[in-house]
Amino acid sequence: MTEKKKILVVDDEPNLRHMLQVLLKKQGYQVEQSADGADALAKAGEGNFAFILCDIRMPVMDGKKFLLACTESGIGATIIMMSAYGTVDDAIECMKLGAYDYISKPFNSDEISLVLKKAEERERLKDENRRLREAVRGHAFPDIISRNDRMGRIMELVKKLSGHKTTVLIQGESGTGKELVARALHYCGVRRQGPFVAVNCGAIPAALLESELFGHVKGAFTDAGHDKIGLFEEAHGGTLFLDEIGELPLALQVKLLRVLQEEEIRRLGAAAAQKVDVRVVSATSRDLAGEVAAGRFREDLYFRINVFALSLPALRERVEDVPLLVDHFLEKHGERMGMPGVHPTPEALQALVRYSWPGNVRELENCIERGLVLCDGATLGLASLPEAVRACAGQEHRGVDRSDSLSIKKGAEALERQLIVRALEQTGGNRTHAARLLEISHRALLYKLKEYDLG
Ligand SMILES: Nc1ncnc2c1ncn2[C@@H]1O[C@H](COP(=O)(O)OP(=O)(O)OP(=O)(O)O)[C@@H](O)[C@H]1O
Repeated sequence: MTEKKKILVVDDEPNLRHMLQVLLKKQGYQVEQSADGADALAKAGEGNFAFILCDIRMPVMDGKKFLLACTESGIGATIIMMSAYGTVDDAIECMKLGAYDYISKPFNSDEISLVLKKAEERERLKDENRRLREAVRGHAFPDIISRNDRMGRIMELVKKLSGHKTTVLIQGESGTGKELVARALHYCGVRRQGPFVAVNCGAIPAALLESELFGHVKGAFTDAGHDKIGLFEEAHGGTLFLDEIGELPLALQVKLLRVLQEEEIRRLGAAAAQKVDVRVVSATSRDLAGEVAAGRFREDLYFRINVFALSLPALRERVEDVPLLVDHFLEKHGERMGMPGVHPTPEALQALVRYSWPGNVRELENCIERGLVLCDGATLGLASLPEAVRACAGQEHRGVDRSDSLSIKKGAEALERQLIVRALEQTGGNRTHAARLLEISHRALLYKLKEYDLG
């Protein structure tokens, strides 16, 4: 049996509430009532309603304020306004603010059924759309491109974890998308209205890190000319992302552990501690368990931040993602650079897939961005890729030293091709300058670019 859809009826007239309750129950809905916006907001926050029917003029909190509060608190119900004589303009304004529709009082039962049927149909289409998008992407996060199974399982976990305050440790090589996953945890969860504050523990000198994290009061040390709020306080109500947590000096590890256990911080030099409500997500590209074994990372802190561990695979372990990411970055940067619709040539794509990407997705993104600058505006060819990537193209494109053939002609061609590619790379794709470096005419270079399929 399918679960009954829930409707919240918000109106200050008891008779109307009663009438709607009877009517909607008959139509198969589960109905709850509120007499004003403030009570309705509390119910809506907990109740998971599919629809809310809301009067515009009410005491305590009127319909418009209720609507705005719902949007701010991320309440996902479809809201339909009920307007009495003289409030149609307000109803239209409510629709601009996000209400789905409005119905004028007095209404009969057919009118209310029709509005709800339309709203149900829209919900169904929205759901279907979302499911289709998720099916294409493999998961529910729009910015994270992957069809890899392991990444899919990680994103499932992210979805579950986003609703809790559990500390999460994200592990993975540099550039695998750790910060992106941390943001997904924040923006898909209950804390999304709060701040997401990121700090790279390895990028801030150890001496400054403590006051960065916890803040200080005026006079706490020589340069402390005024009070300073720390990142923990800044992240209050939201998420603090501690990137490269393995770089945290041992003395600060003790302090961080205390903050996590007691959920309160004390600014440097302050007498009293204060409560903070922060979800901590950490990331590391180091083997933290190894760091613990080596005595460089505290075991108790390791267990505290590692309640849930997500381990992101390197890009070379999910090569099926490379073509997707190439398209994604071509579109993303192509649009920004006014070069839409650029596609990789088959040889370029082959090289991109074969390359081992030690810098992972970040290196791939940089490579595509740079390739767009160098390419001809229509296709992204091998010539626009860095030498290390090009070296992964098919055998015929490799240099003389790697060829099995003893043909001088073939060897000379391969060498010539390599020199042209290098010259273009050095000159940022400027053909006139490249021809000068190669000591050939501009025309000869154009001819050779065509011959070697480098255009
Ligand atoms: N699956 C993905 N889909 C789309 N973009 C991605 C993906 N993974 C990473 N990126 C992009 O790659 C870049 C690097 O990602 P991110 O900064 O999250 O990596 P990181 O693991 O935190 O790196 P570091 O350890 O160096 O801080 C970012 O621009 C990010 O948007």
